[in-house]
Amino acid sequence: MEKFQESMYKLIVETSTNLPKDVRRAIAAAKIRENAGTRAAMSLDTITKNIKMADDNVSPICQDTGLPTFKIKVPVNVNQIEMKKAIKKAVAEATNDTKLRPNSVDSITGDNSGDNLGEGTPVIKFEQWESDYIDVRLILKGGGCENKNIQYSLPAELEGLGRAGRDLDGIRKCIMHSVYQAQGQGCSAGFIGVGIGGDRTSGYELAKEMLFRSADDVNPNENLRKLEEYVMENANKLGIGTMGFGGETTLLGCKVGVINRIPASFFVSVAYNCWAYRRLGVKIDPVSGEIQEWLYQEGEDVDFDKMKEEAAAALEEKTEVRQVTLEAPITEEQIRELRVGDVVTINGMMHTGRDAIHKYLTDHDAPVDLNGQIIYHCGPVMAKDEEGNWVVKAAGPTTSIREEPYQGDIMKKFGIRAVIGKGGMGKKTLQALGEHGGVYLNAIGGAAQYYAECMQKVEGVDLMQFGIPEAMWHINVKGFTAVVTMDSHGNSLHQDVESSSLEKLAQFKEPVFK
Ligand SMILES: O=C(O)C[C@H](O)C(=O)O
Ligand code: SF4
Repeated sequence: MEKFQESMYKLIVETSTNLPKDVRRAIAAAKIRENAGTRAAMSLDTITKNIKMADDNVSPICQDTGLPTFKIKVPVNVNQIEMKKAIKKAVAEATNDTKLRPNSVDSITGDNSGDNLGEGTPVIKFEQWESDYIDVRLILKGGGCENKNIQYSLPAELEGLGRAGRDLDGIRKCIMHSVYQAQGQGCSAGFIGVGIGGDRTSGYELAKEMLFRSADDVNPNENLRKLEEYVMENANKLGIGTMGFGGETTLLGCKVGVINRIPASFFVSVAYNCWAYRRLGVKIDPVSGEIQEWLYQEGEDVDFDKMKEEAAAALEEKTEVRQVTLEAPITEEQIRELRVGDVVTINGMMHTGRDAIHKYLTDHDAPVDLNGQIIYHCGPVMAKDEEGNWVVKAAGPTTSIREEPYQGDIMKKFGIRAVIGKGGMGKKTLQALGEHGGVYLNAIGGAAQYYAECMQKVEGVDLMQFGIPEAMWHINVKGFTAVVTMDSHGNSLHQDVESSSLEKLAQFKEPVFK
């Protein structure tokens, strides 16, 4: 097994940087369905560009490389203790090489271990089997989509859908609801794994296990096959679309599994995965530890480059959106001119700030003058070059709603004019945007390479005690593009999509599976 650590390193790098073929095909199909010139089509264009860049740069597709989770099947007599050690070394090495973001944080103190190792991280699960090779699967599922997982206990009352009973039709309602409640916050269009039955733990285990199925397989269980097909057809009628911007494709895959339950419990557990569906697998030789075969390689590959040219031509023909360029410091007048739907290109300075910074800024001064400035909800992957200067390796937006309790007050306190993130914010922030003269810009979630390329220079960093993802990075950008989805006139695209998708969800109230 002397090659096992190296094999695990290769698996981690490949999973983080190269999206599997089945996922690429699902994204390509979504792209064909979207009308050229719409916000959804433009977002998908950025997404496919990003997938290509990650591949070319051998850099993370999304900056959030999740909680690395390994599922391993081993023949008898293979030393699992040694394998665990080798995996941990490979994880630390991949983190050091910026293929993984340092993501393991002490739950109480917030201290980042810096190498992705710590209590409970990475997750490594073994199972013995009778085959003569080792099967290792890895999933890198980020936090934004993980936060959109949901577990139902039947019977339940569901908004829009009414009663969900303890039967196949009740399960159908839960799954439809799970897609609705995710909105764009888990970087839709997403993939869902569903676990029916079990207890609260094994139900979620099964849901996550479903994410290891191939996106285009067919469920051998007839009832579940019908359910999967129903969900795929109808969830896409909810109109949530890419990033929650509205559109034809909301869901890219639905895989359902079932296990027994105990009489009093009836759980339906849903694991939501973003479009950046990073999971791969390898077959390993149990003697040498070498990779014998890569999994998820069946079927046709997608040429996103060719699709890109076609999309660019179509966009030029049809796009009628207003384009505005901004550079900080921004005035209130400039902000008041912006309306939902405008596409903003940013040049100059922006400052990152996410969970720890928002909490900190409520009762501390800012380390730099934020008057007229732009805050970017982002936890980047960073590296130092040979001269010791910081460079941005991956830097897409994080889910903004977590900052809802703080955002409005912080904008007013420091005079911040624009906030960039993804998934939108709530009523409190919308009101503050109106009162203070601020704007919310939605960047394309997961497009970490695309945005990293816009980042020309890291001018400095503050509050490094919060760790790399949570520190405040001061970055000079060029051509950073995002869409106005909440303006200073009380308009919110997120509010609109949420209420229209709730209306659409209600169409699925009547029983389908009897
Ligand atoms: O932590 C991040 O960088 C992003 C996170 O995955 C999110 O979707 O909010
Ligand atoms: S930012 Fe979006 S694409 Fe990246 S891990 Fe989070 S949910 Fe997934």
